[in-house]
Formats: sequence, C-alpha cells, structure tokens
Amino acid sequence: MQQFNALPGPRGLPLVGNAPQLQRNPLAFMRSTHAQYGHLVRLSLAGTPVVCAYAPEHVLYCLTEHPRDFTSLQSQQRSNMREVLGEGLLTTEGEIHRQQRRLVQPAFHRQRIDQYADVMVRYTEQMLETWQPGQELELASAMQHLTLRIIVHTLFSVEELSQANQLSEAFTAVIGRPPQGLGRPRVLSRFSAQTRDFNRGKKTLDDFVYGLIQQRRATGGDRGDILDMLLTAQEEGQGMSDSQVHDQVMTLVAAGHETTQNSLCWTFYLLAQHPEIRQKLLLELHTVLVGHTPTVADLARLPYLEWVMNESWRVLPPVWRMGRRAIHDFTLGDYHLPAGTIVLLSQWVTHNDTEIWHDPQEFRPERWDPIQGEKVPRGAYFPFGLGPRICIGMPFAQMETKLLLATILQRYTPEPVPDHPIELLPSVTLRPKHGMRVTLNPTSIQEQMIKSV
Ligand code: HEM
Repeated sequence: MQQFNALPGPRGLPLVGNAPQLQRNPLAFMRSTHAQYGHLVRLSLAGTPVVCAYAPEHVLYCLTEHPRDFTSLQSQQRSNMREVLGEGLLTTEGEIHRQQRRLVQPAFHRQRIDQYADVMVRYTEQMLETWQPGQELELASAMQHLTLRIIVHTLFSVEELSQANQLSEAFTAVIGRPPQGLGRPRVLSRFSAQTRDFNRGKKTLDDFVYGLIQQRRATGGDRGDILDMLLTAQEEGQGMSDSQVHDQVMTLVAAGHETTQNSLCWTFYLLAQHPEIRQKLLLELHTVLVGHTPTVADLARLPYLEWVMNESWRVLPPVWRMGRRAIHDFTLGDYHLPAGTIVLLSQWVTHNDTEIWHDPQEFRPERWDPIQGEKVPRGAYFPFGLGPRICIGMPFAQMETKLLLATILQRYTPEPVPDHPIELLPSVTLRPKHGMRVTLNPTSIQEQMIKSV
C-alpha cells in the first residue's frame, strides 16, 4: 500500500500548490491531469491534500459504498450561504441530513411530481405565446424565467403572474446572484446595489414563506404543492419546524433552477450542432404527439427524447464536479490516504473517459439504446450524483426537461446566432458564459420529414 505522496500528479507552486491551475481553467486542467496521470491524481490546494478520483469504482467507493466516511464539500463550501439556505439538505451532514432527507423525500415521489406536468407544459405554452418566428432572444434568461415560474408554482401554488414574477425576482437576487459580501468582508459590499437587492429579496422571500407557512398551518388542507408535503411530513410523530420548512424551500429553489435551466440551454445548443439528431427527435415527437402538447403519460412513448437528454447530461453535465472530504484515513485503489483529504469527482472527466465510452466526444443519443447501445460500468455516469445524497429533484428535473424540450421544439427550433460566442463557464454548474443568443426558427415538421427521407 502506497502513501499520498506516491500518487502521480502535476507539480504545484510553493504555498498555493495547484490552486492557480485549477482556478484558471478547471475544465481543461482536470481533463489534462486525467490524460497525463491516469485515474488517481494528486493535487495540493494551499497545503490541503487533494485526490482527483476519475474511475467509476472510485466514484462508487465515495458515493455509494462509504458515503458516511466523507462529508460533502459542497455543504462546507456553501457554509457562507447558510444565511440563505439555513439547515437545508445541501448544507447539513450526518444524522441531521438523513432525517431531513427522509422528511423531504415524499414530496418527490413519482406519483406526486407527475401532478406537476400540466403546470410545466402550461407555463411553457404561455411563454411560447410571447415568442415570434424569426425573433432573436437570450435563451438562458428565457429558460431561467420559465424554470423559476414552474418551481414557484409547484412549491407554493402561486398562479398570479405578478406575484410569481415578484417571487422569481426575489429568488434571483438572493440565490442567483449572492452578494459579493458572501465570502468577502461584509464591510466592502454592505452598501453595494447588489447587497441592497439581496437584502430586499431575502426579506420578500422570508415574509412570503413564513407568512404562507403560518396561513397553511392555520387552515390545513392539501393543495398538492411541495409546501403542503413539507408541512405534513412526519417522522415518529415529529414534523419540521417553520424554519426547517423555510430552509428546505430555499434549498430546493437554489439546487433546482440553475441546473435545469442550463440543461435546457445546452440541449438546444447540442441539437443545433447536430441537425440530423434534431430531425430524428422531431420525427419522434411528431409521430407520437401528432402536434399535441405532451403529457406525462406520453413520456414513456418518447424513448429518443430520453436518450437525447441522457446524452446531453453526459456531454455537458450541469454539475461537472463534486467534492468530498474524508473523515478518517481511507484506501482508494493502491493508496492509503489521510483523514482530511479532499476527493474530487468529476462528471466532466469520467463521462468523457475513452476507456469507458466509445468516442466520448461525440454527441450520440443512440448509445443509450438499452438493446444496441453501450454498456458502461456503474459509477461511469452520475449527472445527478449517486448514493444517499443523490439529487432529490432528479425525477422532477427529468420530467421537466423532457416536457419543456418537447413542447418548445414542436413550435420552434432555436438556432444560436452565428457570431455570438459560446463558452463554458464552470461555476457550481456549467453555464454558457455569455448567455446564449438564438434565433427562433419556426419548426416545420413537413420540411423536417422530407429532409430525413
Ligand atoms: C438537470 C437538473 C439537475 C441536475 C443535473 C442536478 C444535479 C445534482 C447533483 C449532482 C447533486 C448531488 C450533489 C452531491 O452529492 O454533492 C444534487 C443534489 C441536490 N439536488 Fe439536484 N440536480 C438537478 C435538478 C434539481 C432539481 C429540479 C431540484 C429540486 C427541485 C434539485 C434539488 C437537489 C437537492 C435538494 C440536492 C441535495 C440533496 C442532498 O444532499 O440530500 N436538483 N443535484
């Protein structure tokens, strides 16, 4: 058994180690370490031992086989987000996390979320009514607005447009653009416009969420939204306190909207790069839906749509890396590693590994065909994480992205504007750095069908 220092890895600078390389261009840096040093790579970040663990068996070791031996780095890094997310699922660990997870889980059972399909399609159609053929628009903002409206409705049953917009704006100010003061000395940014928006947004949300909780506790009943599920969730006769419900609500919006928004943007982008795949998808939509808006029951009859989404999450995973910190000494492959080591897992690297995937650079939905497609080991594909911290919103996101894509594509095929730069910005999620300007071309099924014959 070898020790941490025997692991292969790039040289770092004195004191800061590999931090500058990782910060400058993390996507290229992580892939290059994999190409050069293999599946286990040693890094040092300002003295903290870090190991990049790229093989599927390493992913399984940390996420599904020994999850209790690690804490989530995300929960620690976000510790200054505690002001917003409080004691929600993203920011808690150990028994508190497990208990909260059991209480929140029923809100995301398949039957429960199937009820949100109508809302998802209805709001998408309302958005499409405002779109014009040939119009140019910024797709990332349009998808953000739509996914926020949907989550605000499914959480609180807010129908009225002005109230939904007000809440969406407040969420964007608080979660989408946290003030620079988070992580910087407060005094520097206390008076900035961003901090003012943040404080105002936080007050709007706190007043609204706590007000609604009190009202619901007083009146009872079940309107079928997530808030009601959280309020009635019980374990051994014990439910969640008002502040716990509040924190879970904030966490669900924080974890849910940017990931889904980016997924949709990248999928439209990939489809525009591969017109033959888009035609195949349009043909499936046309054959199965015959021009109708999709329902949740239709999704089972749209396998190609599912393969397209799976492939989009493989090629451009919205969450592109995850971190864990070891609580005890542990063994990974042939190495004995000390407590405190940070383990970096990366969907961006593992989903692109040529030892696992055939031509991984290619966007090829057919690889997801259960009969003729590729067989990859468990742990090779983890866009939603794995194990006890797997994305709780996964069924919600899978349904939402498929319904929105099918509804929009039947009317419009967004084409990126040729001279608009498309660049990846690896923040918590993989975003389009300069947004995504597209032209809204009307979808002509006949034309697509003729082309494909
Ligand atoms: C395509 C969309 C999405 C992707 C790719 C995604 C990805 C992920 C990943 C990778 C994790 C695990 C992080 C870790 O283990 O460190 C996670 C956790 C989480 N996600 Fe998602 N997510 C998506 C959508 C959503 C939605 C729509 C919601 C809520 C409505 C949501 C709520 C959460 C929550 C609360 C957690 C923390 C779970 C826990 O720690 O127990 N996500 N997500």
